Amino acid sequence: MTSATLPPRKVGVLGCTGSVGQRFILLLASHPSFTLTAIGASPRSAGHPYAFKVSWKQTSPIPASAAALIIKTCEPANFADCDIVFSGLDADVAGPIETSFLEAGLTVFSNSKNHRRDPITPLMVPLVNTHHFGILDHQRKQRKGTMVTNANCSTTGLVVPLKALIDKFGPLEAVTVTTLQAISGGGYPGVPSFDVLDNVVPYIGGEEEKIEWETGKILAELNEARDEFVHTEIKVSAQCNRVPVIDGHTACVSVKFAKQPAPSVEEIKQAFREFKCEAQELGAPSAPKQAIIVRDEPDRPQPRLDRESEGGYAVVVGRIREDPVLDVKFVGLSHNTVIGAAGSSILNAEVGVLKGLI
Ligand SMILES: NC(=O)C1=CN([C@@H]2O[C@H](COP(=O)(O)OP(=O)(O)OC[C@H]3O[C@@H](n4cnc5c(N)ncnc54)[C@H](OP(=O)(O)O)[C@@H]3O)[C@@H](O)[C@H]2O)C=CC1
Ligand SMILES: N[C@@H](CC(=O)OP(=O)(O)O)C(=O)O
Repeated sequence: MTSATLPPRKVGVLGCTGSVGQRFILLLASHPSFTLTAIGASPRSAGHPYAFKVSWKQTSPIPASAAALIIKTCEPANFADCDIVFSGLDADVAGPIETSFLEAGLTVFSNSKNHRRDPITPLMVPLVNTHHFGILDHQRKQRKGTMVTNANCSTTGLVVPLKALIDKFGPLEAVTVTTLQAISGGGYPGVPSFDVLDNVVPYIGGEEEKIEWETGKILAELNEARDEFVHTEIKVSAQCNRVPVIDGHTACVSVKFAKQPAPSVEEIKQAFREFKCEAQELGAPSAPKQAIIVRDEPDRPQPRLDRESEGGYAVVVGRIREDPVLDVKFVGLSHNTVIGAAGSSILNAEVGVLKGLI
């Protein structure tokens, strides 16, 4: 699918100095249609040029187009000229700040957990459920502005292969997932080096509950009146670990299909390879050509080798095999700050613009 012509939009980034914010700055610097006009962070950073205040941790340099931008406080008036405001705010402050932007009539695409459970706000993974934009007419009757959230980063890497399986083989009865999550997922400076080097930490606060709950909303149907998400009944059991990897979350997944007999390993590989989503069909510029990449080598995917696949916008799966307890198991790998965070928001926004909604 070739890229569609995406109409230009002015965009802003809240939380521009953070782990997710830095990824927004990088991705937007080379974006064909979105122009970054305003950036915001805490009052500690506001009033200074971006390059002066950010503790830049990306492997490519700070884009020249962002380096001299002056960081603003996160007040709606400072972002009034933005068609889209992307938020990578610390969850401790994101709730009221994002609400104030909504009340000012702005359009917010948020990475934070604060509004994900709001019943009229889409929880959107761009490779999975962009049809949830259908609730925006209803949302806009109740609010001045517009809010779309994206999912927890580990949930994102899980639901893409699950959606491919459900589309092809019907409902899933049970899913178990064990994650190995990169340290950039905890923001900067995140987990102290003394805790994470030479170690695995088997606890990430709130993460397991998020994976177990968010999956049902992302895979929900939008009802006929387009005013309610009917959550998918799916039993998910998650165990989450922090590992000494910089970027890229790994997920070891087992699934049981409702319909028996379960599909074969070869049928599952084919379903992953054939999986297509609306972002691709619309020609969104950031959509990966291949949403799910299947690796046949016995030791892939690996974070260092596979996280940049399709610029970080794809999910890489491997080790697909029968599971003697459930039906089938596999390993998935997704870039937590690209398809798991900033890239997800950008691709959601591209789809919204291409649908004429933003
Ligand atoms: N990292 C990841 O992989 C993922 C993160 N998320 C979510 O995205 C959000 C950002 O995460 P991450 O980038 O990791 O976090 P960081 O801690 O790295 O960055 C937080 C950002 O919030 C800003 N901030 C803090 N306090 C205030 C304030 N009082 N007013 C305005 N801005 C403030 C910081 O600015 P300053 O530098 O000035 O303090 C910084 O820009 C979080 O809600 C997180 O849960 C979601 C999916 C994946
Ligand atoms: N908790 C995730 C990142 C994150 O911030 O998730 P959420 O947006 O769901 O709070 C991680 O540590 O890797």
